[in-house]
Amino acid sequence: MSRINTHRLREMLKLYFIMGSPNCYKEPAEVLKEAIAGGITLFQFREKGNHALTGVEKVTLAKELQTICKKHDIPFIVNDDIDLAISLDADGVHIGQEDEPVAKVRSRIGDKILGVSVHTMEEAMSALEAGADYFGVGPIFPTKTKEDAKPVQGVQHIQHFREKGITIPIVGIGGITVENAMNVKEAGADGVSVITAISKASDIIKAAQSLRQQIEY
Ligand SMILES: Cc1ncc(COP(=O)(O)OP(=O)(O)O)c(N)n1
Ligand SMILES: Cc1ncsc1CCOP(=O)(O)O
Ligand SMILES: [Mg+2]
Repeated sequence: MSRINTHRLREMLKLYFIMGSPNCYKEPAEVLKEAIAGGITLFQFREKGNHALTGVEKVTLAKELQTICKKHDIPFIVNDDIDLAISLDADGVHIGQEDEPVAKVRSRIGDKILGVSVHTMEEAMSALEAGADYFGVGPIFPTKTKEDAKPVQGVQHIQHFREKGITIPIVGIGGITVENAMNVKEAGADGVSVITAISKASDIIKAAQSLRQQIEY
């Protein structure tokens, strides 16, 4: 096995749906199935926040969602929990600056996809050197989903990374909706990652379809 092909990864990152049970008004499995029907290209299991599941319940939900992803050929990424990702043989993991060090995670997961949240050029350069495959940059817009989110960065932040010569795949995250997704792409992102805009939409299929359209054009 070798590290993922960058072109393929850019395609996967176009519409990156992130979700866990605290983000859903109905069964997470149903939310994921509808999001897939609407055209998401990648999924991250992020079981975090109020009333998040732990222990066996968390693992059971992860397995259920991974099975759905496999059936529809959607790569399955695990947020933060490297042990879970390894035990489920997930397609990859996403970590931030407060999680395990990037180089350590790279050595633990081998060639699986490794996403890292970065906020500064310094973090970006060090994550690149330690083996990141893509960057999550945000929050681009105000968000209520992550209580400990860093200050809003705006699309200029993505532009800044590109101007400084960062060519690694990038997704924007935080407060992204169908109305502003195009601005994120125009700033130089390969795709958008969203939680609420899909998980809490009254019509999940339509919400994913509309976001996908914004990214494709
Ligand atoms: C695609 C993507 N980008 C950024 C994040 C945020 O990661 P992190 O900073 O570690 O915060 P938590 O999600 O762990 O609360 C992400 N999860 N995905
Ligand atoms: C996990 C995360 N990291 C930065 S902002 C954010 C939350 C994104 O959620 P939403 O799409 O609902 O704003
Ligand atoms: Mg994290």
